[in-house]
Amino acid sequence: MAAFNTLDDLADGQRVLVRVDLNSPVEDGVVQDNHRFDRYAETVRELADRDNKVVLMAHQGRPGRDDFVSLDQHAEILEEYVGKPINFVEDIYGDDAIAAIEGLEAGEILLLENTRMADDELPEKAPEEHAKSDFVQTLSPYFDAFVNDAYSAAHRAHASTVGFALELPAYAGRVMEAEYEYNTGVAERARETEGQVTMVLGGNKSEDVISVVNNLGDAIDTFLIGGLPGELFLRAEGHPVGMDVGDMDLLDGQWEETKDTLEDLVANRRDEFELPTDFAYEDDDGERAEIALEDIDEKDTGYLDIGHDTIEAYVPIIEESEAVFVKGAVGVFEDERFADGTVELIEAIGRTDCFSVVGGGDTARTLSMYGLSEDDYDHISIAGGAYLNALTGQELEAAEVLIEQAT
Ligand SMILES: Nc1ncnc2c1ncn2[C@@H]1O[C@H](COP(=O)(O)OP(=O)(O)OP(=O)(O)O)[C@@H](O)[C@H]1O
Ligand SMILES: O=C(O)[C@H](O)COP(=O)(O)O
Repeated sequence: MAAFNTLDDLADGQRVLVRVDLNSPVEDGVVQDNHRFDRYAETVRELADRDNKVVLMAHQGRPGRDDFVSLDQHAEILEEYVGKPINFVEDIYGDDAIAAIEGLEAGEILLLENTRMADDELPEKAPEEHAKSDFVQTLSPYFDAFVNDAYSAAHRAHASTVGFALELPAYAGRVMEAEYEYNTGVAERARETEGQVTMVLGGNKSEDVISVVNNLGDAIDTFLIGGLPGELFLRAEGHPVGMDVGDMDLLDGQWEETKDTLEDLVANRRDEFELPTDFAYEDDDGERAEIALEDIDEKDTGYLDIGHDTIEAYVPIIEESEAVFVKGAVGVFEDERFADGTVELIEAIGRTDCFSVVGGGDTARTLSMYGLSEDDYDHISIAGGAYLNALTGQELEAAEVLIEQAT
């Protein structure tokens, strides 16, 4: 257990500034509901029920990107999950924000505007530097405590993630507490487990997969590889897959960056990896079709999921495991036609009584999208980059600040 102060240590009836992470996919300007909202709703509801004046900070996207939008839609979605009104102010630490903060009654909740719209937020700086910023200095006097619940942004040393913890008594929220404990514990748990330890690795970045394989190689017996890295590993072994076709721009760039490492891995550690033996693609009628690796002479279409032969080979390995960890989806699960691989592997994990942690960017969405029960897993992570950092033993600066402040 990390040496944080938690919500159990926080007195009721205070003015509390809370950092959450509501960063979400945005499609055509519309913020997509996802697991982060229902997770944070629990912390927010608890704080409001305990008669605190609750002020939330969160970010969305990055300047210059299409997903860099206001948090007004987030307030509406979060309100549904919390079951209490969420006031929203289109300001972060100016006069409007201060007036809204001062107007709050006990038990009321206010969401401030996207923190990344403040110039002070984004520069990666030491916590001491962020603590001196106008953002932190202006807002801190209006609060009695700072709660950081934004585990999934804890690998970012931004003003709202590290600065306030130095100016106010700092506490970890419920999400931070659980995510830190489970995700940081994966490597240790894997090393301690006596039986088979398996890790499903997918997603769209081979660099991430290489980083996990290199850091956890001693702890994991078998890596079940899918997603785009699956194709790239096979390309490293000389198969005619793992390249872009048509106007695709997903694989060749990654190949150039990682081919030496991938070739080295398949040459020296091949017995640790299970690689796809077939793939799913979209046929001329828009249906899911599958092709065996051995039947591919030349790649002429995008492969969007592992095929059923691969699923049938991977599932028994999961079933005989004592611990299974997931990082990333093995196919484009957002499209129902290409969700079989991701859903069937995650379902298999849920059926066994192995210890399990499922995470990686959007992977948590698979559960709600396809009706899987969270109760069948030890932990579902809602973090992407922070989960990767935890798996690969890199520091999460915002979590470290909370621990330092508590000691
Ligand atoms: N064969 C594939 N082709 C294209 N995209 C794929 C393929 N397989 C998986 N993906 C995509 O990879 C994306 C990232 O998956 P996921 O978020 O689970 O992994 P991740 O490695 O944790 O990534 P993130 O950086 O988002 O945290 C998903 O949106 C999924 O659609
Ligand atoms: O969604 C995330 O993974 C976090 O909110 C971090 O977002 P960032 O990668 O834009 O910093």
